Amino acid sequence: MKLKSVTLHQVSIPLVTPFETSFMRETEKDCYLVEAVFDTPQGEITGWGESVAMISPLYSSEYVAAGIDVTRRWLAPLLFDVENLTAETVGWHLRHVIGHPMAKSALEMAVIEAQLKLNNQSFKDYLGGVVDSVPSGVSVGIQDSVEETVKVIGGYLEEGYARIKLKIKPGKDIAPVAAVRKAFGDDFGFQVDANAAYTLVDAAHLRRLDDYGLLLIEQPLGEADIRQHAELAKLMDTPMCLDESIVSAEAAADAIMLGATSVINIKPGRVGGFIEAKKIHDLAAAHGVAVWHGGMVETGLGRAANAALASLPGFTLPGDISGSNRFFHEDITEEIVMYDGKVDVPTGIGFGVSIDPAKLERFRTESVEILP
Ligand SMILES: O=C(O)CCC(=O)N[C@@H](C(=O)O)c1ccccc1
Repeated sequence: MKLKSVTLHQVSIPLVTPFETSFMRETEKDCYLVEAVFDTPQGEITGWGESVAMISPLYSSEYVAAGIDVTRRWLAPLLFDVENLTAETVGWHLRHVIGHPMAKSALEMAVIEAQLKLNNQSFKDYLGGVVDSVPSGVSVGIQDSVEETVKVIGGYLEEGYARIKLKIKPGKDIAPVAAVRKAFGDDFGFQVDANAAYTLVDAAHLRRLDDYGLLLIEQPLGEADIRQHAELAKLMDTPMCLDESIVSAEAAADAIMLGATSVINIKPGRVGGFIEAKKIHDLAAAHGVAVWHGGMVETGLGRAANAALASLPGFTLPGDISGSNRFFHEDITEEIVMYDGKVDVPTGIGFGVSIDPAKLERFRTESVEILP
């Protein structure tokens, strides 16, 4: 395939309720979509991708404006020069640009989808997915009060989500976790995500979470603190899970070998794309390390692609692949529906969902066309 044009569509989609983590409170989903047109033996084919970078560099160093800029000035031009572009070689062609994994992943997604359409294949089949639906977990932001936390989580349990993930930060951790367990008992999957809000100095305080039968504690310490997570893992019964730290298959190998993680949150955008994410899945499986699919408040496009990746056998824990309605009144693709604690793995060609032009128009804030 030969890349002919790339158009980046920046969108801003209102969230149904504010989403607060230890580092940010969002009321809109701001991201950009990649619309890439390719010349192929079967004529022109369009593939779509989605960047998971946030509007501000607070989860990682990436952010929307930087992703648009690096794609326009560096990444797309590199791919325009490739005569026969394939999904499996996008990362290699972009290797000299340092960093920007989310921007690279968004472009790779568009190449993947075009290749899938060329080969009349679903993403699930391309990856080797083995199930038709995946368990659907939900991520719950930091709430204004313990009572509100119990109310919100009660609502999601009512809806039937397979697992609850609660964001925590210093001062909003033990009390809400204890209240949720007191209110709903021990028989549901419950985990916490600190987004790097603590340090090893907080070890004694974090150990108090061991009393609540959590599935895991996600990224309590900083992205660079692989060794420190290994130290903390020795002090806690709750299984350690890394997110921000796992920036590549190599980082995953280091974290596993150092005992810093016994569960890994896989996010294609964080590691440079789905091809690298599958490598991490395979590496973890070889080491007997469980993985689950993280989420970045994706639109239905990213959510559909994530569900396909999560259909691989090593994804043994429910992921953050909730229904579209958890975050959006309206999705820009067909709605991803959570039912009976699961979401279906798309079976259509490509990612199995399509961008609704009218909704793209409604939520679009600007578009940048990039030509060779
Ligand atoms: O369900 C979802 O899509 C969101 C899951 C979630 O909590 N994502 C968090 C995270 O730290 O993993 C996040 C969201 C947005 C941006 C950065 C991180």
